[in-house]
Amino acid sequence: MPLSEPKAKKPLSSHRWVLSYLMREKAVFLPSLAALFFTAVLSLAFPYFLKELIGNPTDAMIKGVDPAIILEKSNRIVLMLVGTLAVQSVIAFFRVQGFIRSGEAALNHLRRDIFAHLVKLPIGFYHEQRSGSLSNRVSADLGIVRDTLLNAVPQAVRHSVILVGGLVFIFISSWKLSFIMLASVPVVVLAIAFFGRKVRGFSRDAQDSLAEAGTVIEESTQSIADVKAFGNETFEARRYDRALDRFMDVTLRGARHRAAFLSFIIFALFGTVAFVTWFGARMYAHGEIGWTNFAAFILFSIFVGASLGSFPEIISQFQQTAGATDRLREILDTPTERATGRSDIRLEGGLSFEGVNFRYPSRPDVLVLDDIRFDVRPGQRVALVGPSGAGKSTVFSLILGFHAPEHGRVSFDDADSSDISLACLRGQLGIVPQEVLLFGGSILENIEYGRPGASREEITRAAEMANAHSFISALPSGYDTLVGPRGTKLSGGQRQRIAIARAILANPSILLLDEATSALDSESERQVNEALERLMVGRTSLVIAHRLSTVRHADKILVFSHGKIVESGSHEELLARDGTYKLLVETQLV
Ligand SMILES: Nc1ncnc2c1ncn2[C@@H]1O[C@H](COP(=O)(O)OP(=O)(O)OP(=O)(O)O)[C@@H](O)[C@H]1O
Repeated sequence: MPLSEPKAKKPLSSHRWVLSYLMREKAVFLPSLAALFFTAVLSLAFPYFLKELIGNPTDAMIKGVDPAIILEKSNRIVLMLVGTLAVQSVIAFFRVQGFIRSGEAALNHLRRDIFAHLVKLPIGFYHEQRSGSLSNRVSADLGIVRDTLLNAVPQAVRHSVILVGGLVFIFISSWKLSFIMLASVPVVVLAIAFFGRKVRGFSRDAQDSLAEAGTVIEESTQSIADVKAFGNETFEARRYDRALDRFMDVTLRGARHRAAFLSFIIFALFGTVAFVTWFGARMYAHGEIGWTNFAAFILFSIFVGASLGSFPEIISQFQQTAGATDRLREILDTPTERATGRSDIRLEGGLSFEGVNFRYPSRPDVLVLDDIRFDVRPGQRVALVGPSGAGKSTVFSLILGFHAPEHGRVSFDDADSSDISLACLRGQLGIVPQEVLLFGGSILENIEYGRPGASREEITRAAEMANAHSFISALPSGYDTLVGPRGTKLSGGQRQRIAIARAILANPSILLLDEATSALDSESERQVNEALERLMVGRTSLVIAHRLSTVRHADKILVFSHGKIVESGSHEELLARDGTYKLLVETQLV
């Protein structure tokens, strides 16, 4: 399902949604928030004491007060100021840690939710994505949410408190000057609304193009052997360059708006301060305001101005977050695979396709499977043959419940596939794929993947049956050998035997085997075939076969062509029929 598809109603606004994650850590978050509130209020003490330090002596001297009294009062004020700063610093020490802890923990909840959801999404969702772009986009979006949680949220709270508190003080100092100053606020708010929307659009585009650049890295490093074999290093570097250029282009366009906005804000803010100060000086000259109040007004105005000045950044960060969370929520809103069906069904090994039609959602014009019908009895060995693109792997996908048929029925024994829960179904199906990709861990972990929690003895026994034990034991670290990224440190035949050991451990009722097309050396092939034979004993096996030897021993052969089964029967029956199968055998396509 494309990410851009319109989704159902959004129950929470972006920010309340992010807040809901923070609230999962409320035991740390709320005290930190309270501490932040308190320290922000305390920071208003700074201009307050400064005003006392500057204004009082001036007023006192004008009134002819004794300098010793002025000095003694100043000392007292400085002590209180330093005391307040000390309290503020101690609280800040705990508050900063609290915010980081609750922010990162909230982010981990979000990361976990996204990943848990991603792995439950249907295969079709992944077919719509370009490899790498999804993970890049998710991590870029999470990065923005992280900046917000760790920086923008505390900043917003802090500056809001200072803004409101500062405004109260400036109104107390001089309501007349305050009104003049506040006249500039609507202009700033309108500018924030106007530029903010633009910045949000650009930031989303910039995120997309950065993710695209990340995708190029991921794609080319994943297929680095091909990149090198084709001598395409420069080509890939250029592809990356182009993606970066696009990112730069969008970023610069966004930057122009942001820069224009900031210049405007700076001019508006400081212009207002200058004008108000000039007006205040006139009021002072006319005796309409005292020196202490004038000093208080200026100092609090600077504080208020600085806080107001940081709002555009904070708001633009919140707007970016809204863009990023929209996309994360699109992923979370994408429906997962079905969770329905019975989970107590024990597969006996019978399987049937009855008039199954299927098309991939991404290519609705192509009927990939056309009226497929076949029956497999428990314990039977069935070979699927046919030219590339005939639909054999798609049959496996339908058996595994990756997709549902458009028409017709897939059933196991007598139960409709859609009535069996996917976990129950897949738990009893085993697959040995054509290209075995291992995980980056140890050999032991890779075999254990077949049945998490299996004991070391069980794993060794499975490896023995898979003809893998002797080569594993010969490695310096044995079962603890790390297989390298995607298992690249092992040969193709060794990887296959690990996959077979995995399947033996899983002990499935039905085995789906996609035979490797690439030839192994004869010894390796003998070992793999022997292991496969052992694996297939006593279970239903469906094999996408590429070797005559495999096909010969099958109880039934299904010949696929253009999404249809054009012939079926045993090797001898099909050869006698003088049709597609015979042609395939003669042209060595099997
Ligand atoms: N995810 C997909 N989205 C759209 N079309 C697909 C997808 N996967 C496969 N197809 C198409 O479905 C058809 C059948 O593909 P399938 O992989 O089942 O063939 P196959 O017989 O297994 O071929 P091979 O032996 O080469 O693996 C092909 O035309 C293929 O292009």
